[in-house]
Amino acid sequence: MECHVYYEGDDDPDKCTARRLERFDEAVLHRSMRQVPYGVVLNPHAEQALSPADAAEGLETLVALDCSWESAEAAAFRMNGVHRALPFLVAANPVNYGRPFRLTTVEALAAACCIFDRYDRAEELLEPFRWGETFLTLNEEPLRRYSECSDSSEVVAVQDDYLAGE
Ligand SMILES: C[S@@+](CC[C@H](N)C(=O)[O-])C[C@H]1O[C@@H](n2cnc3c(N)ncnc32)[C@H](O)[C@@H]1O
Repeated sequence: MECHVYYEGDDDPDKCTARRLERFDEAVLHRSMRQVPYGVVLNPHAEQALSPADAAEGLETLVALDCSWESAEAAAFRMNGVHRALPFLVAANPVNYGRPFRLTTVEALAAACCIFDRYDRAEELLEPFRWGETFLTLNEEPLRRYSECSDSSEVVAVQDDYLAGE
């Protein structure tokens, strides 16, 4: 599962998870939108939730946008591809610990790998982060349940179980 990131560069470089992924050779960073390959774009504003059906379509490339949350408005997601939102999951990073939906770039990419039944790839991505394993532990049950769904509407039905408990 190839991971690509459009790097906006407006967030704290010391905390940037995309830069760390690049350093560990786990993702390719692009400074120009034209260089970003076609793939599944992880976009919190997308209308459709990511599901295993997207992997079944043969989409083996994941794309994220690394920028500050202040600039992550819908218009910023101009990448060419199939745009999908991640369902309810909670962040494990120290900035947004326990907060649903607000994942770092590495958490978003790892979550997508788990939903596509590539838990091994998710572990590789999270390896360089102190709190990486915590992300998988905190979200163990929802990630497993989402990966067992057949399409986006089933994923949303599972998500509703968690939202009802919020
Ligand atoms: C806004 S950036 C913040 C990155 C942060 N500066 C870092 O160092 O990781 C996080 C990116 O991860 C992806 N992402 C995060 N939460 C998501 C969600 N709920 N659904 C889809 N994509 C999400 C998006 O590509 C989003 O732009």
